[in-house]
Amino acid sequence: MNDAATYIFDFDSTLVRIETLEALADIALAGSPDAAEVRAEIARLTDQAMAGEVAFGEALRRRLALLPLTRDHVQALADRILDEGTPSLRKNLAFFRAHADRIVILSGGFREIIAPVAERLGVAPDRVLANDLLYDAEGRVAGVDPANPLSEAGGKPAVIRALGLTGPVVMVGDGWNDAEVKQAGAADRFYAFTEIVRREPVVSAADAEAASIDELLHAEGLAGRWSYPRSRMRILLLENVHPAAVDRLEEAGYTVETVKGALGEDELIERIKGVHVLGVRSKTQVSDRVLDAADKLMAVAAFCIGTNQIDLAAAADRGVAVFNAPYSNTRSVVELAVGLTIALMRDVSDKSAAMHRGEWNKSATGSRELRGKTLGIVGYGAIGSQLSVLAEALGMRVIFHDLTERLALGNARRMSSLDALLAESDVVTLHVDGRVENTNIFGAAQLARMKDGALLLNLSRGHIVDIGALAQALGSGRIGGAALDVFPDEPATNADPFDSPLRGLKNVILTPHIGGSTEEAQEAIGEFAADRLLAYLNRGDTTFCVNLPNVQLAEVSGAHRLLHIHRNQPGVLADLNRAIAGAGLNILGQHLKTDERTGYVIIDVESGYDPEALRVLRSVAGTLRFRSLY
Ligand SMILES: NC(=O)c1ccc[n+]([C@@H]2O[C@H](COP(=O)([O-])OP(=O)(O)OC[C@H]3O[C@@H](n4cnc5c(N)ncnc54)[C@H](O)[C@@H]3O)[C@@H](O)[C@H]2O)c1
Ligand SMILES: O=C(O)[C@H](O)COP(=O)(O)O
Repeated sequence: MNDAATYIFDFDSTLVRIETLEALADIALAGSPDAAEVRAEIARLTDQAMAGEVAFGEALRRRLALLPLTRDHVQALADRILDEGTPSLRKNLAFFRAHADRIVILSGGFREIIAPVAERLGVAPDRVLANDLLYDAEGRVAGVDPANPLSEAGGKPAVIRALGLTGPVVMVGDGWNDAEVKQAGAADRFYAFTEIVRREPVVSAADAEAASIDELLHAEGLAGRWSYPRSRMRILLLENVHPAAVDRLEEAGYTVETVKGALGEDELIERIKGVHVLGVRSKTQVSDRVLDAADKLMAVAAFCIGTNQIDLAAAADRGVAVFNAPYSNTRSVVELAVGLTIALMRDVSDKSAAMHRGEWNKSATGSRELRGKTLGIVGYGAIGSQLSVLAEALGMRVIFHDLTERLALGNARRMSSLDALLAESDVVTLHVDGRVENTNIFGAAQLARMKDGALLLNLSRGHIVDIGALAQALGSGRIGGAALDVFPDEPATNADPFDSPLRGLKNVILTPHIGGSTEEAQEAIGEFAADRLLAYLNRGDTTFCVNLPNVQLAEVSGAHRLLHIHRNQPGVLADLNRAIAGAGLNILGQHLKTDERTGYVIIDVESGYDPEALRVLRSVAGTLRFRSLY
C-alpha cells in the first residue's frame, strides 16, 4: 500500500441501500405468520447497534438467532445484491474502478453478500473485510466465525490497524461502529454517510457529513462526475410549484425545498441566502433587494409565463439567468377566456347566484350568442393569437391590436390603433405582457371608447386596468360586464383575504388568477421549467433564458467547460483569451453571444490543468459570474 489515502467503506446502508440482516429476514421469513414481528425486532436491534446502544457482536448474534437462515437464503440475497446499490454509488462506478487499489470494504456483514458488489466495483477480494458465516451440515447458518474480529464490538478498528496502512485513512459509513473507527484512532477522517439513513449521533461524531458519494469525492478533492456535488446545490421552489418539477430536479441529484405560498420581500431576503436556484410563480417579487441578498444565486425560474415580477435587468447585472415557461399554460388561459366570454354574454354568473338564493329568473333579455360578434384582442402574442383561432372557430369576427407586427391568423384583422379596435368590438380581451409601461393602459378613456354594453376581459396582469375606472363604467351600465382573473393586489396565499371595488357588481365574474391553473398546464410548466434549469445548471445552455443571451449547448464530454458571464464592454473576450493562454489552458471550442447589456462566453478546454489557473479568469474586468463545469 502506498502513502495516498485509503478509503474504507462500510457496506450496509452505505454501498447498498439495505441492511443485510433485514433483507435476509424478509427472505427467510417469507410466508411465516410471525414474520412482521421478527422483522421488527431485527430492525430494532440493527438500529440499536448502529446507534451504538447495543454492542455490535451481541446485536449480530441476537439477530442471527432470530432467523431460520440457510445457505439458500444467503445465496438468494447475493444473487440480487447488485440491484440494491446506493443511487450515488451506481453513478460513480468509474471512481471506484479507477481507485480500487485505494479502497477497502469493511463490514460487520457477510462476505458472500459483499463479494458481488466488490467485483462490480473492481475491488479485489482481499480488500473485502467482513464476517464469515458458518453453516451446519444441512446448510443452516450456525453463526459467524468467532475468530474474525469483526464478529465482536471494536472489530473494525482492530482490523484496520492490522492492515498496516501508511497513508491517511478515511472511513466512510453510516453506523456507530464506523464512527468508532475514528474515535479509536484507526482513521484520520470519518465521513458520516447519510444518503440512505441519517443517524444524528453518528453525524455528530463525524468530521463531515456526506449525503452522497459525489459529496464525499468533492470534500476529498477527488475527481467525481461533477465539478460541484449537486446535492449541495439548494433549489428553493415557492408558490406550490408542481411536484413534477421537484421530481425532475431531485432525480438529477439537486436538493429541493418547497414552500406552498409566495414570500414577501423581507421573508425572501431571509430565505434566499445560500440558495443556488429560486423558483417562483406570478406572486413573488424578485426585486433588486432580494437579488442583493442572494449570495449564491445562479438562476431564477418563473414557473409561469409572466416575468414582470422579477427584476430582469438587476438579475442580468449579477449574472443570474432567468427562465420561464412561455407556452405551457397558453391553452388553459385561452379556454378560460372562451368560457368567460360565453358566461358574460349569457349573464351566467348572476343567474346562477340567483338560483343559489332560490330565485328562478328565466329570461332572454340581454343574452346573446357569440356567433357573428366582434372580438377585439389587445396583445396578439401566444395567448392572443391562440384565442383568435378558437374564437373564429366559434363564429366570431376577430380584430386585434399589438404594438409589434404579428401574423394575422385566419380571417383576423389587424387594427391600426387601440381606439379603432375599441370602436368595433363587442368583447374586448386584454392579453398584453406585464411590462411596467403597460400600467393602467386600460382606464376611463379606453372604457369610454368601448361600444355601449360591450364586455371586457382581463386575464393578463392586474396593473393593466384602472380598477376604479372599470368599477365606475360597470356601475353606470356604460359597459355590459367584465371578467377579471388578475388584480393589482392579489393575496399571497389562499389563507389571505381578497378585496376589490369590483366585488358585488352586476355581471362581473372574478376568478382568483386561475387562467393557467389547470393540472395539465401546471405539470407541463413544472417539467418545462425544470428542464430549462437542468440544461443551464448541467451544461450552461441558456435556451429560453429571458435576460441573458441564448446559447444552445450540448453536454460537455471529454472536456471541462468554462462559463463566463460579463458586462458587454469592449475588450472582455480579448482579456479572457489572454488569461486563458497565460494559464496554459488548451481551448477545444468557444462560443460568444452578447446582447446590449451582457455577454456570455462558453469555453471548452482540455482537462488536466491546474485548477488555480481558473482564478485569473474571475478577475477579468467586467466579469459578472464565472463557473466551470464537467
Ligand atoms: N391569467 C393567467 O393565469 C395567465 C396565464 C398566463 C399568462 N398570463 C399573462 O397573459 C399575458 C399574455 O401572455 P402571452 O404568453 O400571450 O405573452 P406574449 O408576450 O406572447 O404576448 C404579449 C403581446 O402583447 C403585446 N403588447 C405588449 N404591450 C402592448 C400594448 N400596450 N398594446 C398592444 N400590444 C401590446 C406584445 O407585443 C405581445 O405580442 C401576459 O401578461 C402573461 O403574464 C396570465
Ligand atoms: O404568468 C402566468 O403564467 C400566469 O399569470 C399564471 O401565474 P401563476 O403561475 O401564478 O398562476
